[in-house]
Amino acid sequence: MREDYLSGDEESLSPKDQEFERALRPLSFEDFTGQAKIVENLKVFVLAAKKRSEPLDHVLLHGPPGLGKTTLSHIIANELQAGIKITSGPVLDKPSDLAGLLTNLEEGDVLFIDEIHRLNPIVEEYLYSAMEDFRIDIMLDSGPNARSVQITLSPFTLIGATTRSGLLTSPLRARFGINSRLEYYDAKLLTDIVSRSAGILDTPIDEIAAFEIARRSRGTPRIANMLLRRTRDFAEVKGDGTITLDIAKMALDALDVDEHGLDEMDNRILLTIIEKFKGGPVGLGTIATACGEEAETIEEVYEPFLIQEGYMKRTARGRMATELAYQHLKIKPNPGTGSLFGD
Ligand SMILES: Nc1ncnc2c1ncn2[C@@H]1O[C@H](COP(=O)(O)OP(=O)(O)OP(=O)(O)O)[C@@H](O)[C@H]1O
Ligand SMILES: [Mg+2]
Repeated sequence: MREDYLSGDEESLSPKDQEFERALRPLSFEDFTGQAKIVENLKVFVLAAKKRSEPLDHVLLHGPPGLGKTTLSHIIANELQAGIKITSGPVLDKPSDLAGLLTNLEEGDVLFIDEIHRLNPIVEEYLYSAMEDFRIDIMLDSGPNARSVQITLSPFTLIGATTRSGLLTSPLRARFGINSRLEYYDAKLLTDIVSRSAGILDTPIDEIAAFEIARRSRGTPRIANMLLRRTRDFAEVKGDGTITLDIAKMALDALDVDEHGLDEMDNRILLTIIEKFKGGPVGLGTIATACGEEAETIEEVYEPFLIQEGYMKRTARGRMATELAYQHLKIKPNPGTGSLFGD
């Protein structure tokens, strides 16, 4: 069975998981672990904006799911002592939806648009003048009576979040003064996050167990927190409530998270490329069909981590499994396959 939370996008979380996420969400820069460079810069920009009593420049946050884009957006609003209105690309269906939100913003407020790559192009057009000049032109009536009225908006900060910055149009991208790419977290940072979360949950955990969960969390705080929660269940049922290394290992194995932190779908993707397509190169769509997963999800969730960890690479002709993938799956490369690992 595939554990959905491992694919880790927010929409696929159950209400209970969402509640849990909110409880563990850091509320200030101080509590936010990692992404040091981004945080340092944001602190400066926030402080400067406050000093000048100006709204913060528009911020674009991008990177794979679960790395802290929504969290950081809330922190920025908190640190600005500003209000925040939250929406998402697919929800803003018509220009009037956007106009309604924009005209309700107070000076200095943050408008957070999640999944900003999924904005309707017509709505996006309206956003341009709102971002640039804090005004929008709205068409009233249609046909011969059509006329446009200009509405002046309170200066605000737009924070856009996306897992797919490549899909953003260049005019939109150009309107963000601050553009930050969140990176996967290393095991040390994730250990701190797991320990902090365990503290909030009042669950005793051995340092070495926190590290074990951390290093098997695909570099992702959301996954680390979810694995912690499941591990806590094992500690309560199979142990005395303390998460020890043995308990952590037992839980992670039961959840099909392997020694290197790859989950079942990660392994299925690699195995498919190797067994069905001789190690590649093979197109994304073909891999997706063979694995029974959406191409978009593979590209957005699985592939970035597999590439970063060196299990897979992208070439002009498609995806290829690397030597590391063969080692990992304990499969011997077949010498008959010409361009193996070569480029
Ligand atoms: N740097 C961090 N320190 C501590 N906890 C973090 C950090 N980043 C993320 N988290 C935790 O991980 C969870 C997921 O983070 P968040 O919702 O901000 O991710 P996201 O990038 O917005 O994901 P998505 O792309 O799916 O919307 C949050 O509950 C938060 O508690
Ligand atoms: Mg989010």
